[in-house]
Amino acid sequence: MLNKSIMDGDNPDLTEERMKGAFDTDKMAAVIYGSEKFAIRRREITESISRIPQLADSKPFSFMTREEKISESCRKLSVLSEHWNQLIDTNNEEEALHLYREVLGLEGHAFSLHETMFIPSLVAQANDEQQEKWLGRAKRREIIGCYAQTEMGHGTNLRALETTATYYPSTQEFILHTPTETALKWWPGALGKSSNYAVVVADLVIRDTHYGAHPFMVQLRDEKTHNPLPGITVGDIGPKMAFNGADNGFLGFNQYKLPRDHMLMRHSRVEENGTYTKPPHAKIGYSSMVKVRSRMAMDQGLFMVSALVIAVRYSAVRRQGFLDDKSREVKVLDYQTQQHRLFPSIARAYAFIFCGFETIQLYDQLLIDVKNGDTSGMSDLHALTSGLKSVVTHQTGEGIEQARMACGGHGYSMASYISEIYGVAIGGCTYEGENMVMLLQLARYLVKSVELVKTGKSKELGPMMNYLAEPDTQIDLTSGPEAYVKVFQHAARRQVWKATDKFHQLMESGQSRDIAWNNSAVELTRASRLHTRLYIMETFIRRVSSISDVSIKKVLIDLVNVHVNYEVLDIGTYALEHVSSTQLDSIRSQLYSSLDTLRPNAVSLIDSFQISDMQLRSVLGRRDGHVYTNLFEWAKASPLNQTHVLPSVNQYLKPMMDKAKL
Ligand SMILES: CCCCCCCC/C=C\CCCCCCCCCCCCCC(=O)SCCNC(=O)CCNC(=O)[C@H](O)C(C)(C)COP(=O)(O)OP(=O)(O)OC[C@H]1O[C@@H](n2cnc3c(N)ncnc32)[C@H](O)[C@@H]1OP(=O)(O)O
Ligand SMILES: Cc1cc2nc3c(=O)[nH]c(=O)nc-3n(C[C@H](O)[C@H](O)[C@H](O)COP(=O)(O)OP(=O)(O)OC[C@H]3O[C@@H](n4cnc5c(N)ncnc54)[C@H](O)[C@@H]3O)c2cc1C
Repeated sequence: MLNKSIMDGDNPDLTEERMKGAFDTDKMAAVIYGSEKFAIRRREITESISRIPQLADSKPFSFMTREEKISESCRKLSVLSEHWNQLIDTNNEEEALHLYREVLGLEGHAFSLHETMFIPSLVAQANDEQQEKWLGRAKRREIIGCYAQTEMGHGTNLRALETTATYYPSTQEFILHTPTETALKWWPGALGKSSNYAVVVADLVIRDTHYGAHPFMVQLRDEKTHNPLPGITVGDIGPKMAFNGADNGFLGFNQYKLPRDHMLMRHSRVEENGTYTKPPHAKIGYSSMVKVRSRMAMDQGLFMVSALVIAVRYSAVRRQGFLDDKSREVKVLDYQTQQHRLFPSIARAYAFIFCGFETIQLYDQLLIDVKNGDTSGMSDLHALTSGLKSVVTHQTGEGIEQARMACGGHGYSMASYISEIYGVAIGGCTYEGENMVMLLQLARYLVKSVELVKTGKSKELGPMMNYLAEPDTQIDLTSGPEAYVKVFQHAARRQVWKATDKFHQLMESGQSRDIAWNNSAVELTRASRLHTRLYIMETFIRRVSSISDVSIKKVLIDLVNVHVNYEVLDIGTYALEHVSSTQLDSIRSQLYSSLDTLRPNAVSLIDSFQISDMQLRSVLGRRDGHVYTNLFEWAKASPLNQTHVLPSVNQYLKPMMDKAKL
């Protein structure tokens, strides 16, 4: 069986689609998840979870209040604590993330930041003695931690953080203090009610000198009572657009004393007498953010996939309208507009995940290099992940929203669960650096690269920047996906140079550097987007080229064709400077035929992600495809339907109607 999702009793329309698939979905899962071993482990973990009934949702998330969501996730975490070792290899981050996704879903929980930022901060920023003291406790989950950096008044501009950590050599203590309301930490996930420790980022002050943002390990709550410690004000910031299973919080310090060895001192140090040793790279303290950014292409790719699993399966069972055969309505997946809405996003999701694998590995390598004293790779990875997180989160938001609309009315219902996926995913445009700001970080690197070329130092260009020094050449669009890479290279190069020239000219005209930068900023962000999209396309093609299995490679090449045609058309205004409008018309035709070619494999391509019904939490997207029965059952379970007459009818509507009758 090529598509391993085929089960007796499934909706025949979905079974028909699965029969059409031309490749083995288990083999595709191995490509998606990086190895056959991990793809198998994912399935085993999912299977083992299903054998522990207490790990099942006690009711659909959509019917839970915020308090119920928080309580439900804590209940499951306590069940999980009895089963960690039996379910996963606890040293394997990907296995742990899969387990979290399955059992806890995407709406957040008490450990949301513990695994993703608290532990990584200790790993990257704590010295050996500090790791000895806290890392084991954190890994065993004896303590719960979060990452408290953003303040009410400042998130982006870390140099303006107001929380101070002032060192006093006389007592060998820091005093943490929140001098104003705007200095309150505001937003950190799992801070409000769950965490008893935090890595707090504060402005280090020694003898009136401000050394800027540094990380500190801070105990927030009593380990026995969980009450906030004296000098600490902490709480939940209230409901959000989504992610409401998490207690994003606020935190204030009132002259809170912290022993000297609670500053995380792997890279910078404060001696007993107050002597400060600066880190080997000024931004080394930002590593936890780079770590999360390096994960985001993968995680956002998976968010988009979840929405696409729902929309593609639903489109294969939803019948509406006619094409040739007037005796039976068609599956809406057969409409070209539906394919155009969904298939380019499938391609992007695959591309994002392949990019994510690369950046996760790059971060892991960087961590080793930095530990060995080599910080030379930091700027490259910072630039790459700044651009990537921005493009990927934006396109994921677009893709999920299209998936929702592709489900018509039912997409708008919480039964689809797409609105929650959207709400969580779209947060990525903001967290870990607001997208415009991060595009501008990449732009700094691009401008510097052009300056290297201009001054004859092209040999010093960083990885992936060589194309900036190359001349424009003729593009032969019949030569395959590489020709489309060339179109992107031309467009990105032109835009990067154009934005840089504008910035330089404004400075030459007398504008200060900062003002010239601001007046070039829109052009600079456009340059960053094109550069990043070029990287995504190149990575996608490179990964697909490396595959040896013929049937897998064939369908992925079909997907690459959808991608390259769609992407070039999507940057039409830039591409037109390098290809003619007649060539664009031919790309358009190729896109439509590539959608046709992909059509029979659409369901298998999204089934290959092997996202379980439990993880998907969508009534509309369930594997069995019995959409209408499932939808009706779900609606009947709504709390509103547990009684025929609501109290509000008796209290308000009935008296109102009765009065009107008099
Ligand atoms: C998030 C995904 C987690 C994975 C979850 C997986 C779990 C899956 C399980 C289940 C599914 C559940 C799904 C749940 C998903 C939801 C998870 C939510 C989690 C949310 C976590 C969010 C946490 C946060 O948001 S933490 C706070 C983040 N804050 C920021 O990012 C602030 C942004 N600002 C900055 O980074 C900086 O201020 C700055 C970079 C914008 C500017 O810094 P600066 O002023 O100090 O520097 P300059 O601009 O002057 O630049 C000087 C110079 O330095 C270079 N530079 C800057 N940064 C770096 C760096 N990091 N490395 C190297 N170099 C750097 C810069 O380029 C300049 O260089 P020049 O050469 O040009 O001078
Ligand atoms: C779901 C979620 C979870 C979060 N979790 C955490 C967490 O665990 N820990 C934590 O510490 N923080 C967390 N945050 C906070 C988050 O990191 C910040 O909100 C984020 O970094 C953006 O900063 P800001 O809110 O200050 O935005 P602002 O910087 O105020 O952005 C407002 C606008 O100003 C623009 N802008 C700002 N500066 C510039 C500039 N220099 N150039 C051009 N435009 C600019 C932005 O582009 C944006 O349009 C979380 C946020 C969310 C939404």
